[in-house]
This record gives sequence, C-alpha cells and structure tokens, in this order.
Amino acid sequence: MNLKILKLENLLRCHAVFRQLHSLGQRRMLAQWSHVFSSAYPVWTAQPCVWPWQTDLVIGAALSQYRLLVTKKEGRSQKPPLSSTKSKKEVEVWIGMTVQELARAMEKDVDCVFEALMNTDIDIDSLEAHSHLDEVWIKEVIKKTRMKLKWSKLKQDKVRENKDAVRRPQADPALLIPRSPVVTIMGHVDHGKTTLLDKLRKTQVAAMEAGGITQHIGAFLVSLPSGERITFLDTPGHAAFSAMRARGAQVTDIVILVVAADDGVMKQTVESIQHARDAQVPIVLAINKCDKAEADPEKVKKELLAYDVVCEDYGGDVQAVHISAVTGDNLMALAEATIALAEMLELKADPTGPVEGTVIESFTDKGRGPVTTAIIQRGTLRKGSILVAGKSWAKVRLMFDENGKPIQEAYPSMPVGIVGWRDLPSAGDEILEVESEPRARAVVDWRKYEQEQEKNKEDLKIIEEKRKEHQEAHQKAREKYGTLHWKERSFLKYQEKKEQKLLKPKEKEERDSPVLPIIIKGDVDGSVEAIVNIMNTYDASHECELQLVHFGVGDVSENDVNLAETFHGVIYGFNVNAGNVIQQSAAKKGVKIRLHKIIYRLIEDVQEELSFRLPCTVEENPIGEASILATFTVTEGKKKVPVAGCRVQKGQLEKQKKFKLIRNRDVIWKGSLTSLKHHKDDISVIKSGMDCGLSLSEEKIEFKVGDEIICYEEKEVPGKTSWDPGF
Ligand SMILES: Nc1nc2c(ncn2[C@@H]2O[C@H](COP(=O)(O)OP(=O)(O)OP(=O)(O)O)[C@@H](O)[C@H]2O)c(=O)[nH]1
Repeated sequence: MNLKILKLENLLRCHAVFRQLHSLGQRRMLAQWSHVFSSAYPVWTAQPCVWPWQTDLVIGAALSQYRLLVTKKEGRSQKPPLSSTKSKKEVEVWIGMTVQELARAMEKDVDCVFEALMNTDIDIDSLEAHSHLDEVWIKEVIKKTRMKLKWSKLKQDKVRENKDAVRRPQADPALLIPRSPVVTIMGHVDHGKTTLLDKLRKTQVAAMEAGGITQHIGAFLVSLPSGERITFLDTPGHAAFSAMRARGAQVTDIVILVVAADDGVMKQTVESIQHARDAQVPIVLAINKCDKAEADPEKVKKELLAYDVVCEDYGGDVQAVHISAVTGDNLMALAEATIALAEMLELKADPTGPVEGTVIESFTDKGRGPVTTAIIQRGTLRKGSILVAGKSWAKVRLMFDENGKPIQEAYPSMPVGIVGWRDLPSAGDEILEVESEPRARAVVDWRKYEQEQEKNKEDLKIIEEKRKEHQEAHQKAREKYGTLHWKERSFLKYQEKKEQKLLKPKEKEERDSPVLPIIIKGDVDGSVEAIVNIMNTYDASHECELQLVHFGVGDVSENDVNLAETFHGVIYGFNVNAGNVIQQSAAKKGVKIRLHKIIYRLIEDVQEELSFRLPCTVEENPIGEASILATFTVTEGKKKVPVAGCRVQKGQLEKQKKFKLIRNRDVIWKGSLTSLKHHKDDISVIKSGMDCGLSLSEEKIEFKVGDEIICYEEKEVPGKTSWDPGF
C-alpha cells in the first residue's frame, strides 16, 4: 500500500517537485522529493492531504530507470563513499518499515537506501520505495551509512496504574481465633457421598427446626451437641475440588474419603487420595455401607495401605469410622473424628478487618439476581459491605444461611448466601472486601482491562505469526526471478515496468478506479502499529486503492470525522470510543465510524468495505442448452433469414433471455433471439427434449449443424477484494 501522508504546507512544494521530476526525469529531483518527506513518521496536522496516485507511478518509473542505469554502470567504484557523516546520527527504525520510511528516518533520499543494499543478497531489482525491509536489511543500511540504529515502537504504550485488590498480609497471631473446619467429601462413584451429605444435612435440619426446607447453596453447617461446628462443601466429587484448586482457592481443611465396605478401593478412591495429597489436605476415612452383609471394612483398610493411607489400627494416623449413610449409623462418630482432626490442625482465622473469602457456587435467582455462596475466610461479612470477586462487585443487600434464613453476620468458615452482585462471579473466585463502590468499580475495570490486554497480546501474537507466514509466501512468489542472472532480472523488471508505464496517469484517472481512504484510531500504539502493519500488506491497489489518511492513539475526534468527510473515508477504531456528539456529527456528514475490539474483525471490516467499493461482476447463469440439428433459411419479405432447427438438451430456452452460440467450444456470438417457434407457432419458452426453430438478432451469422445454443441470464455478483491479509 502506498502511504501518502503529507503536511499541507508541503503540498505545493511537492507538486512543483513532481512536475519537474515528471518533465526532467532527473535523479537530482529525487533528492528534493526525499527532502520534502523528511520526518521519521507521517506527521499529521489539521489539514493533511493524500497524494494523487500518479506521483508514485512517476517516482517508481523514474527510480526504476535510474536504478537500472546505476546497476548497469560498471564504474560505481568512482562514487564517493555511501555516507560522509562522521558523527554517528541516530536513526529510529522499526521492523517492517519501507525503503521510503527508512530513507525518511535517515533524512536521506531513497537512493541512499538502494545503494546501501547494492551487492548484498537482497533482490535489489524487486525493491521499490514502498517495499518492506526485513530487520537484517535495515541493520545493513544503517551500518553501511555509518549511522546509529535505535529500535522504536511507534511510541511507548501508556502504563495504566494497577488498581487491583489483593489479600491482606498474614494476620497478627494475636488476632486469630479458632474456626470450624471446612470439609469436602470425596470417593468413588456410588460409594455413598450424596447419601452421606443428605443424611448429615437432614440431621442438621431436624436438629434445628422440624420440616425446615434446606436450600442447596453449595455448603452447609453441621452443629454437634458439643457446640462444635463443621462446614461441609455440598459438592461431592473431586471435580469441584480440583476446579477450586485450579483457581488457586484452597478452601478445604479436611477430606472425608468415602469407601464402600462392600466394594473396596476403586479407581476414583485412588484419585481422591491423590487430590487430597496434592492439596496437602488430611483425610478421615468413612467406610460406608457397613449395614450390608457383605461389608468388609478390614479389607478396605488393608487395600488402602497400598496407597499410603495407613489407618490407626495399622499404626498410622488416619482415623477410620465404620458408617452407614443410609441408616445414619455412626455419623456422629464421623463428625467427632473430623473435629478431633481439626483440633490437631489448630484451624484459626482473623475475624476482624476487610472480608476475604471464596465463591463456592453462583447462580442467578429470578427475584434476587446474581447470588453466590461463599465461605468466609477472614473478617466478618455484614450487610452493606462492598465486595469484589472476579470481574464482578457487590454491595451486600442480603445474606442467608443454608436454610434460607437471613443472617446479619458471617464469620470465618461460615457458608453464606450473598445477594447484591452486579454480575455473576464464578465458583473459585476470590472474594475481597473493599472500602467503597468507586474502589470496587476501579478494581473490576482494572481486571477487565487486564484481561483485554492479555487477549490483545494473544491476538497480536497470532496476527504477527500470520503476517510472517504471509510475507514468506509473498517472498516465495517473488522468487520467480531467483534463478536468473541479475542482468536478466533487471531486464525482466524493466519490461514489466514499461508495461505498467503504458497506462498513462490520465487514462488511469479516467478509469475512475475505486479508492478507500481510511483513518485508524487505537487505544495504544502497539495496536495501531499492528493494524498499520497489516494495512501495509495490502496488495490489491489494482482493484481499489487503500489510502491511510491518518492514524493515531485515542478516541475518535471531531478532527478525524472532518478528515473522513474531506476524503470520503471511513474511520476504524480499535478499543476506542466515539462519543455521542462525534457519532451525531459523523452521521450528519455521512462518515462511517467502525469500532472494534478484535483486530481481525476490524481487518475483516476493512476487507468488506474494500469489496463494497468494487464494481459488481456479471456472472452468467445458464438456463438451457440446445443443439443445432439442421439449418435452413426462411424468406421474410425481401430478407432471407437463417434459421436453426434445434433440440433442447437441458433446461429450457426462454425467448426473452440472453443467448450465445458455441462452435467448437468457442463463443462466436452473444445476443438475443428474433424468433422462437415450435412447428409454426411463436412461443416464448421451449422445454428440454423438444424441437424448435430459432433465428438470431444478428442475421449474418451462419449456423452449422453441431453448434450449440445456450440460453442464459446475467447475474450481478458483488465485488470481492483479492487482498488476503494472511488470516
Ligand atoms: N446399603 C447401603 N446403601 C447405601 C449406603 N450409602 C449409599 N447407599 C446406596 O448406594 C447408592 C449410591 O449412593 P450415592 O449416595 O448416590 O453415591 P454417590 O457416591 O453419591 O454416587 P455418585 O453421586 O454417582 O458419585 C444408592 O443407591 C444409595 O442408596 C449405605 O450406607 N448402605
């Protein structure tokens, strides 16, 4: 693509320069040209202007001829050294810059770049002012011109302040008070986890209020007659346990491993042991289904030895309790064993200060909106607290326990239902209390921003890879000159250039070729750079010229809209906004603003706009085919009209449609019919398998037996750009 961006004040000078260049075709003028474009980047002021395309053609042609002359001259050694600069000038460069951009950055003319690349491995003849240079060649040019290289990103990305909320440092031991254990029940499928949980929960409900309706909130508390309490996570199975851990949420203090006494150790028993071990969570063994006649608890204990789960009877420290989840036998003993282990673990928490916790479950309630169940791990949760979790925040409107009863406070280890979330956080998300709503919003904004940045990085990586692939393919396509001697290559290139030149500027202008002027705005320079780089792969100027009128960082401005209006262009924004006033102004001026959050969608949009600007192509849609079986002439007044006797082989012939005559696979005529008859009757349609006589609007055509007549209609097909940005 030709980037043709100039300052307005340079316009007149440039025109004058090119007029002279055109007429004189002298190299001296190229130096003036380069002087005009002397800034490292396309500098943009309020009134930029796009060069008419002809200038490139003229420069290209002049350069090509000049380079041809230079390469043909053997006496190049008499030339002065490439650069006479003694103090090393610093040149800001970037990967993929063009010859022209490099020359501008060096404040030299493009020939200086070409000369520096003479006698290197680069195919100098295929290089143009707008050709992109690989890193190695940029370095080569800078080295040969004895300048100093400085890599640049367009500009440095703005560093956004980290507004995240994090857990507090460890609490002062003086503040810690004992807390109840949080327990997960794990084990093999069908060994009785759900039955055990149900029984434990029911025991609790029965103990609290007969007939109370338990609410599934992912966790519940069981109080023992001794006053001790246990929090059970109500999500049996290690999937939930692993999912929590994968999110870094270590909520469980103890695992109750359920093994059916009649079945013994099975695959998921072993997996459960492994999960508990990975999380460094101690186990209490619940040997279930002991009410069954075939129950063999001792066998279970022995089998577990193989997995380093050594019960107390075997000299280890794992407590084993023989239970029946169905009858409820020994469940209290299981609870007591759990409490005993918890005491050994000395579980403590700090109930003061801002709350910290973990989301156990979250769901949307029709009346109450997003609801989460959480286990509080630090601090005391109260109504009105402001919480953040994942990319959501809440002002706690209501708290309730597993029986659906509203509660006023939730302490460490307590499961609690929380209402008041703006969005639905996910299970495993860390809950943190913050001081105010604005702070919560800032945290959530930051997290969303961070996630977007991550996504953009990923996108950019993919795009960069694709761009590389595309460039390699492009390079390969150009290797057609690879095997030729450089002189032959020069000659071929010269021939090609000559052919291009045959199309004079005026003729080209008259062709009224479509143009798409664009303005690109992005949130950070990195993304603008990536988009501009992709635009630089544009290689379909023969269909529609793509003009980058302006690019920059920031929201779409009135200036952008004015530019777009002046150039009849489209504004593309990446991760930026266009305020209401701007949108209205754009609508008034008929300017399209296209905002995107994914780079490849933006590029697809540019492709669509390019396609939209291409003229429609006309496709032929065949309706019927007939073969000519006989030819004769009929006399109409004084005229003799040739008539073809045909048989319709496929579809049908419709008199009002278009026709073509095929002989030996060549189309020898296209037009319409003057008559279509079946026997002596004029008809408008004749179907497959039937015979007819027809005459053409062109009477000079002579039919031959064996010719084919095709009846077709023309269909307009929207144009499609051939530009493939590589992804
Ligand atoms: N006899 C007897 N049957 C039990 C006992 N515990 C559970 N069962 C039965 O075993 C079967 C499986 O019990 P669940 O509680 O669904 O087992 P689970 O481990 O939760 O199974 P999954 O949810 O599929 O992993 C059911 O038919 C229960 O009634 C028990 O102590 N004694």
